[in-house]
Amino acid sequence: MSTPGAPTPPGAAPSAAPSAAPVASPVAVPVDADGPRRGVLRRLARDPLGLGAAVVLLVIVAAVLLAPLLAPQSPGAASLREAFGGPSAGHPLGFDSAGRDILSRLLYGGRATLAGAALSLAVALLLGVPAGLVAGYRRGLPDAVAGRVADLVMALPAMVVLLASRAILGSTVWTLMIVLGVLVAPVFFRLVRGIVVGVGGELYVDAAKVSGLSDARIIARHVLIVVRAPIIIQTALVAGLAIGLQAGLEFLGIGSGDAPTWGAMLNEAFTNIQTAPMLLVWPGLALGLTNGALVLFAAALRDALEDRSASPVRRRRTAARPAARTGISAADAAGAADSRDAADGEDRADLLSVRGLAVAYDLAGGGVRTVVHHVDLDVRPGEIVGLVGESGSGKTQTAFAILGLLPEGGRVAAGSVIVSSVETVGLPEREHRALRGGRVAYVPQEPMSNLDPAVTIGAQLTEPMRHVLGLSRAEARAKALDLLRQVEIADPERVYRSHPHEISGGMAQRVLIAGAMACDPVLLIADEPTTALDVRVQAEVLGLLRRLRDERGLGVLLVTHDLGVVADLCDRVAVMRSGRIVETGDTARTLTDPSDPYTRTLLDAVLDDAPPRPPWTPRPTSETRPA
Ligand SMILES: Nc1ncnc2c1ncn2[C@@H]1O[C@H](COP(=O)(O)OP(=O)(O)OP(=O)(O)O)[C@@H](O)[C@H]1O
Repeated sequence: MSTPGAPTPPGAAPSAAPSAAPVASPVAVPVDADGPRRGVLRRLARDPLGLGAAVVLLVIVAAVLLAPLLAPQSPGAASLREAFGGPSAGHPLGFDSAGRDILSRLLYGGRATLAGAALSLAVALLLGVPAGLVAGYRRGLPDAVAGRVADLVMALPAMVVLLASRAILGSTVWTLMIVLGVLVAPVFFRLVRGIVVGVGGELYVDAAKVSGLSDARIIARHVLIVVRAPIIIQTALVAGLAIGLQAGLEFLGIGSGDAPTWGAMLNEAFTNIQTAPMLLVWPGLALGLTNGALVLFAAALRDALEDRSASPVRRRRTAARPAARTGISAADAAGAADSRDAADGEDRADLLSVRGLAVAYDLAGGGVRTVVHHVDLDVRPGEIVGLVGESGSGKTQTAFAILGLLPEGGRVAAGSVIVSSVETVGLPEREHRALRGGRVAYVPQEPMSNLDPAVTIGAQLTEPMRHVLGLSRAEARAKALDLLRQVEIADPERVYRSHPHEISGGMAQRVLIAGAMACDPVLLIADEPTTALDVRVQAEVLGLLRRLRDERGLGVLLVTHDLGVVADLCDRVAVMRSGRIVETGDTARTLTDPSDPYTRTLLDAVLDDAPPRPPWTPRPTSETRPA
């Protein structure tokens, strides 16, 4: 069910997904055992420009770091007798106007120049990146405040600020570099914020939220990985800028003037340009080489990283769909349950009981639009309940309201939703997230969109187990492999090591289901879990859901528009139309003798001569397949 502008529910970790295209062999893409990082390095090494730039940078950095060993003498040692002296064996670059050794000043000057640039970069990164992450991820007030501050800083005339800083804070080069870092920080802020806003709309981020991961974990695992490449590239470019600016300040005499920086050398050379024009060459060459190498290296790095991201990742940004399961400790859920009086004397299921649910949206121009009206729904342990209805009838909104994942602007306007004996309407988000992470799992329609393309299946499966269930790395790995086996993935080890683009859609859906089972939920909400799959795989996934229900006593709310799926799988069915449940009852009775004319219309719309769904048979696994 597609929900235009629907909430992109927070994400859960990958859930186990069914294997795709089962009959056809799954996409068996070999896994790069070296991992992505080595792939980037290998591509970088194959780029002659990038390799050359990296070597030049390494040589420059090594030379300035080893200045005490390489320099013929102290950078400040002056001998007027040697002023403007030419090259000699012991002083290959000659002497400056004060008789100081140029090579020594160049080597020591590089230290101050590069360290100053590094200081600016560090300040800019420390301010810009976290602010961009928080603003882009949280949006709202933090975004508005950080955006205004960034605009303000960018509007400041940098040179005036630097001059004022020098007058107020003193003339050390370090102070000026810190101020420069503050001035450059908005560059990183805007870059990171823009990317994070885009990533925030990805379903795998929603999925991670649904799985109960904290915002900090989601940022660390799913968001940072996307912004790191642009940050690296921007860092290289800004480093060149900072080196140039630092040299420029010294050249203009705004710096401290006491340290032998490349800019100060340029300044000194410029005053003697008539007497010894060669004095300009050495610091100019050092600056040019360093900046040129940085730019070329950044370009090569970008190409190498983009090459990597050009893998056949399928990112479908269709209607937002949550995917996930969430988990939290039973103790937390029980604690939340204690705080609420769930029962009201009525005969309500304690697994999922919805009464009088209304979902409303505040309209931009004022007014309210109610999209779900007075919905009553029950799911009991071991029961599969189908929620059917035409597109736009309110199925997804009902499911999202149960999960506590209504999109921005949406709210539960009335009613009660009891999940696993806990009243969730009005439940604080932290407790709701805990409940989702542990007792309730979610399986989405778009398996690929709900997996982070940059992270291996194994990492996506184990992340919530480690942080929600507190398992060790080894325990989480063992559990993930076991879950992959349970969802009938033939080669769990390979899938565990694979990235999402290396597995088929059906397999991805199995992975999502495995992830959903990770925290041993009691209620599974599946949103059109088979719609994106071919008929054969659909049958397998439905069979898998049935088996999990039988083995685990799961209660399942199955959102679908497919009456065939309902007939195949559901014990009971609720029919929705225009945001209301028009009929609820036993599946066989409802489909053979509907009481509401709308249900009859839906049934009439099913093609009588459609081919029957093929019977489901379990896919052989590594354990069941004959040797
Ligand atoms: N963010 C939103 N703001 C306002 N109205 C919304 C929003 N999301 C959904 N709706 C409205 O809520 C109603 C129910 O949508 P819902 O997505 O629940 O339908 P559905 O039955 O799941 O349909 P489908 O099967 O096509 O996904 C629709 O009229 C839709 O336009």
